[in-house]
Amino acid sequence: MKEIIIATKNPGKAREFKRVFDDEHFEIKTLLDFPDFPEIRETGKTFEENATLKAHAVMERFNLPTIADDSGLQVDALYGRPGIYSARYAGDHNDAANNAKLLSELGGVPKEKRTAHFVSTLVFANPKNDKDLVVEGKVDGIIGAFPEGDDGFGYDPLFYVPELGKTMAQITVDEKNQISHRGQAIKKLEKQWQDWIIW
Ligand SMILES: O=c1nc[nH]c2c1ncn2[C@H]1C[C@H](O)[C@@H](COP(=O)(O)OP(=O)(O)OP(=O)(O)O)O1
Ligand SMILES: [Mg+2]
Repeated sequence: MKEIIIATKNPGKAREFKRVFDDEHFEIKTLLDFPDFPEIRETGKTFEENATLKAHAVMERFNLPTIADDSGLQVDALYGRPGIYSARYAGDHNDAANNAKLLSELGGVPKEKRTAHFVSTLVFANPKNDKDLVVEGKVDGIIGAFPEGDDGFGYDPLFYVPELGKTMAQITVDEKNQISHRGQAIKKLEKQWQDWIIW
């Protein structure tokens, strides 16, 4: 079994990564398995910079192959905000407060102007490679007028996917991984890392 650490403290992300990678080939751990791991300050100006900070902090501590995800919501009517500040949009990291603030900022904006995108940048860092692998995924949607669905995390109940006729919180983890920003980035990573990894 090959061990990989996912550099996240977010249980929603952890669940999505584990669903893909936790099989006979890999043993997956996340920062939720190491509650004492110190806070990693996300001081970068881009998703890639923040994902790199997280991947390297964790890889250096455990000396194991590490994947970090930095992701967020870009709303066209808000000129791409909250973007890299999605987790801290309403102050501290609180999904309900973030969703409430998003609805309030979009108050009065009609459906056709509520277009938005989830984006994810993954950085894969391996102690045996001197360069990181960096991939991105993106999915388009529309911000709903009210939250719908109990699955998922973060902005999922407000992220309506027209092709599905559902929000990201009304589908299973497997269905979300098939279409989501993170799922797409993971597929790119899997394609590229075979040639890349020296385990
Ligand atoms: O699939 C998603 N479904 C719903 N919301 C999402 C998704 N993907 C990112 N988001 C939102 C949640 C959070 O407000 C921010 C990510 O912030 P980000 O710093 O990357 O993650 P985080 O702080 O929750 O966990 P960690 O840094 O430990 O990986 O964007
Ligand atoms: Mg974070």
